[in-house]
Order: sequence, then structure tokens, then C-alpha cells
Amino acid sequence: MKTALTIAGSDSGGGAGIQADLKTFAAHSVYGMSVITAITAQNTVEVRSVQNIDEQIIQDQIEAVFDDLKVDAVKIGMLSSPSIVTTVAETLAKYQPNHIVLDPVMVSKGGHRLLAEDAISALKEELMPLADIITPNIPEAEILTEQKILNELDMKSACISFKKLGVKSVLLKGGHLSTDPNDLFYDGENFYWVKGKRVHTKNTHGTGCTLSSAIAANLAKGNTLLTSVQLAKAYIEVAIEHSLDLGNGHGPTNHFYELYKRAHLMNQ
Ligand SMILES: Nc1ncnc2c1ncn2[C@@H]1O[C@H](COP(=O)(O)OP(=O)(O)O)[C@@H](O)[C@H]1O
Ligand SMILES: Cc1ncc(COP(=O)(O)OP(=O)(O)O)c(N)n1
Repeated sequence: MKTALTIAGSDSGGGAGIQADLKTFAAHSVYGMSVITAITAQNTVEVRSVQNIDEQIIQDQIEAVFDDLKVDAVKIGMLSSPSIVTTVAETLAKYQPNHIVLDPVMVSKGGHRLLAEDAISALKEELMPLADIITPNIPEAEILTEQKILNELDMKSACISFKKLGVKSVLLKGGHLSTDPNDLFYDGENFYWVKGKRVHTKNTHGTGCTLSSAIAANLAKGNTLLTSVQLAKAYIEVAIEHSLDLGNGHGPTNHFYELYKRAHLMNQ
């Protein structure tokens, strides 16, 4: 069985973070493993508090996985602090995994910081160059490239700035623009629009986590980067279309819709 490892924060509400990543791996028939970087007390409305995990325990988790199990792809999400960024970068550099997908998570939908401001330079310098692909949303890309992104032309220019920062490839997500959610994939040479149709729902908690872990799952299965991005985009669109109206805020996406449909389990 193909395998994937997520290095990310825990979301007690189950819609984002480690929980979303493991559900996504399972939905792709990929064996999921996890390294927890921080615990968030979170639901569909808000993040109430965050407890970072000790750096030594984070290093131990990564080593425990790599020293025993094969890892076909790695997805990185919430890293919280500068020292966690450095620990993850240094420990992964020892193992040189085949595929690294970095979602540069910064702020939750409810506006809670998930990456300290003083961790941004470590993320840029130590981790971004290690990743095969980074998957920023528009606000994250604006901070990382220090430029405004107001339209699809600005998205292209931001991708070129990422290349100058030493990034190998980028999927710049267009979900935060008011147009259709078209994402731009740049492999350092060519641009590919990965187009989507906007689903009008408030239930979009964890969309970024789910998309990046679907890319990792598809890479683990041996797909190219471009195909992995295209398959992941199709997966997230269905997951949003059939999202779950749970909680009082932004409900989670439906990670297992296709599986439930095939098993005739919806609405039971
Ligand atoms: N309402 C929506 N309908 C369809 N696709 C969406 C919608 N919102 C976001 N997406 C897509 O979901 C993925 C995650 O994007 P986004 O929500 O921008 O990330 P993040 O959760 O990191 O802010 C992208 O492929 C984006 O285009
Ligand atoms: C623990 C944890 N990790 C990441 C996020 C952010 O996830 P994202 O997919 O960007 O979803 P929203 O926060 O936009 O709903 C998170 N909230 N918690």
C-alpha cells in the first residue's frame, strides 16, 4: 500500500489539520501517518487556544516514522513557531523524502494566527526550498512574496516571485478571489490553470488542508505533479459541493462523498 505522512496541527473539530489530512489519505486508499506539531482547541466557529508540541517530541515523531516505515509522500501544514519550522526542516533534510507538499498555513478562517509572524522568514528560507510544491492561498502568497494579488495576472507575477525565492513549483489557490476559484500551477517553466466552479456554501472549513493532502496522496500513488494537482482539485470540488452542515460556523468538507455514494450510505 502507498503511504503518506502529514506533519501538521490537530483540529479538535475534525475539519482541518491532521484530521482532514488523514481522512483525505484514507479516501485515496493511501495509508496515513501523522506527526503532530500543535494541538488546537477548535470548532467550526473559532480557534480557542493552541498548545505547541515540544520540538524534541516533533523530531522524535518524524524519526520514529522514517526509521521504520516507508514514506511515499509528505504533506506539511500548521507549524506554529520558528523553532518548529527549523526542527521540521532539519529533521526532514536527514531523510530526503521523495515528495514534499508544503501548505504554508498562516491564519484560520476565523482569523486566528496559526503561524507566528516571526516564523515566516524561517518558513521562507529553511522549508520552502525543500518542498516539491507549495500551496499558498492568496493572502499567504501576498505575505510571502510581499506583493498585492488582485487578479489572475497578479497571480502569474507572484508565481515568478516564488521561483526567485527558490521554490520548485507552486499551486497558487484562487479561492479567495471573487471570481471562480481558478488555481494557478507553475512548475518553474510553464503555467497551467486548474479551473474550478464556485460552490456557494459557507461550509469550507479545511479546504486548503484537504487539497494539499490530496496532492500528497496522488504523488504517493505515482502520479506526476501536474496530474496530482488536477486530481486533487477535482476531489476538493466534490468535497465542497457535498460539504457537511455540521456546527454553527464553517462546516467541514465531505472527504468520503464518493465512497459513501458507492456504498449507498448517504442520508442514513
Ligand atoms: N466556494 C468554493 N467553491 C469551489 N472551490 C473552492 C471554493 N473555495 C475554495 N475553493 C477551492 O478550494 C481549494 C482550497 O482553496 P482556499 O479555500 O483558497 O484555501 P485555504 O483553505 O488555504 O484558504 C482551492 O482549490 C480553491 O480554489
Ligand atoms: C490545525 C489546523 N491546521 C490548519 C488550519 C487551516 O486550514 P485551512 O484548510 O486553511 O482551513 P480554514 O482554516 O481556512 O478553514 C486549521 N484551521 N487548523
